[in-house]
Amino acid sequence: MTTPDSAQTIVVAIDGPAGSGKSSVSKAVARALGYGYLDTGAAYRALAWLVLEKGVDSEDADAVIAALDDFDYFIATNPDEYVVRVGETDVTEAIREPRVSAAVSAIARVPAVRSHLVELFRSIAAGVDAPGVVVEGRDITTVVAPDAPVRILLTASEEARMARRSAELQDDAAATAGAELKKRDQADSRVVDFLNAAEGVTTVDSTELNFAETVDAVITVIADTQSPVS
Ligand SMILES: Nc1ncnc2c1ncn2[C@@H]1O[C@H](COP(=O)(O)OP(=O)(O)O)[C@@H](O)[C@H]1O
Ligand SMILES: Nc1ccn([C@@H]2O[C@H](COP(=O)(O)OP(=O)(O)O)[C@@H](O)[C@H]2O)c(=O)n1
Repeated sequence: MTTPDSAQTIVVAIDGPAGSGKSSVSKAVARALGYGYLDTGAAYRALAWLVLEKGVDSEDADAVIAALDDFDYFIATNPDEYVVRVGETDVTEAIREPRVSAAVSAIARVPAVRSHLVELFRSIAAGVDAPGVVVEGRDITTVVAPDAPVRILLTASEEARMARRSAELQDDAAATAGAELKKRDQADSRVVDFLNAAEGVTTVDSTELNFAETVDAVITVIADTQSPVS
């Protein structure tokens, strides 16, 4: 068995609002470079799923913190094998349900939840056995991996983000998804700033780029960091 060598694993930190392309672009970048991929939003979603399963009120911070004791979380970091489990239950599909999306921001604003998950993300990323790992979310460039050699804010206009998300769905669901996305971004941005690039963070605005161009733009930022123009 190969021993993971975290000291040599390059962390690529990517933040951005919902629908900016974080998951799909990060996954494609990881695939192209042979890196691992860590979707941090999935953990917030999985905890929200567990809270709903337990019938706990997601607005009750103490009860949410108590649910952390039973939060046995697993996520695959291979970009070709995306799977999320809580205990023995495969929740890969369930965590995308609208009821989970509607509950997740309340969970994500509890400081004890955030500190618990930040530690979990650091330990998962450190265990990745690949030359690099792309970690995406809302506070990766600022809190989870502020010292990462590559830090990117992936943005797109609200119009473009809503159009992309809507394109994944049917008529009625598309309209609801747009409204849900806007509401969730508003709630989330009160907790962490993922709309403005922190110092040293490179912005990639994909509003005018297609998917392949966005992937290339991110790979270029990574390549420039590894061999900076002198
Ligand atoms: N530059 C782009 N141009 C067009 N569609 C894109 C682009 N980037 C991402 N997408 C699509 O937009 C949708 C939302 O992307 P996703 O990766 O789920 O965003 P996020 O993880 O930031 O919420 C997906 O269907 C994805 O394929
Ligand atoms: N690093 C992160 C990642 C996600 N989150 C929370 O988790 C939720 C789901 O994240 P996600 O990345 O799956 O959301 P999408 O942008 O893919 O819709 C967000 O709405 C935030 O409330 C967070 O607070 N910090």
